[in-house]
Amino acid sequence: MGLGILQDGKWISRREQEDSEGKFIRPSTTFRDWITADGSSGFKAEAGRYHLYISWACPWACRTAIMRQLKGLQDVIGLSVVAAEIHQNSWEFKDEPGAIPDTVNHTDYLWQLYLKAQPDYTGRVTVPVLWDKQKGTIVNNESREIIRMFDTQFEEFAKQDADFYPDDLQKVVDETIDAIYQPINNGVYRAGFATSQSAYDQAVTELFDALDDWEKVLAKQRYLCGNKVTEADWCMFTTLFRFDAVYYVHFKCNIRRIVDYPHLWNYLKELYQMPGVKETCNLDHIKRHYYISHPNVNPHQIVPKGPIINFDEPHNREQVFTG
Ligand SMILES: N[C@@H](CCC(=O)N[C@@H](CS)C(=O)NCC(=O)O)C(=O)O
Repeated sequence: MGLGILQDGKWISRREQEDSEGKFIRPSTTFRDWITADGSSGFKAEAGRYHLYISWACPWACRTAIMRQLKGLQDVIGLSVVAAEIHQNSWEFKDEPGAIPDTVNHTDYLWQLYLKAQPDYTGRVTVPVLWDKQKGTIVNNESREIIRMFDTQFEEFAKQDADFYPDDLQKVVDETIDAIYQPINNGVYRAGFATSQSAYDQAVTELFDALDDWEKVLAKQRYLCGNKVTEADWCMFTTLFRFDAVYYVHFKCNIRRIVDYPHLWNYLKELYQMPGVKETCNLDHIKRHYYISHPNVNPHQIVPKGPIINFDEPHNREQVFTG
């Protein structure tokens, strides 16, 4: 298993991640500070102060990369991208297409960055990581909170005038992000990392019940929360984008593909085709990461050739939902 953990500041290259019933457990993240526009939190939104570490493979990290693009924050928040594959040292900085080295802390492995922030750190070493160059520490490593900060606290610097947390929808955006997390975003992992039939059955049933429900919603409205694209759509997008290429096969989420759902598929293409989004969609990193990095799921680490999916195929969401 390529997934390790830091224990009292020491890297251990293997860890258990399921409970006694074979259910996958995702522990909560530990660095939870907030950047604010006025600096009242101790972390002021400033140009050039923060650096984002991501993986193109990771659906959580890609949410933050998408928000950085959509808000036009590329010149304000720097970016490093780990290599696609996880081996003994987990996330690694390496010279390969799509990767960007750690130009700020010059580390080779992401766990070294966690130790710079906290030398006795115990816990998982995950992407995304938002780093503060001024204080030399991790501000936050929870994707949902990082996208909220990019969306709402960097107005002074954002080159794009877009708001994905509009005043009139804030409650429903938060509820929707909550609603899709366990059955869908984490649901694919609960299915794929289950080590008992019953844990898998439960996860996959909840996943497809939820997808079926959202298919019905998207038949009636353009986006998850109504007629505006919100943070909730970007939280959904990164899971849907990986679904047919990875989760359907590797994680055995194979009741239906996304392309079999007329509305979810049409919706997925619309989001993918929005300016700036496809720059964050790297199927080579995604496929190599999943199929190679979980040898307990795919022991021979063979990466499938397909499927062939044309995310650029026209959608017609604007004709279905006029006004
Ligand atoms: N709650 C976190 C989850 C992040 C997460 O689990 N990232 C995965 C990649 S998809 C990771 O880095 N895993 C490495 C590990 O678990 O050791 C978030 O949404 O930011």
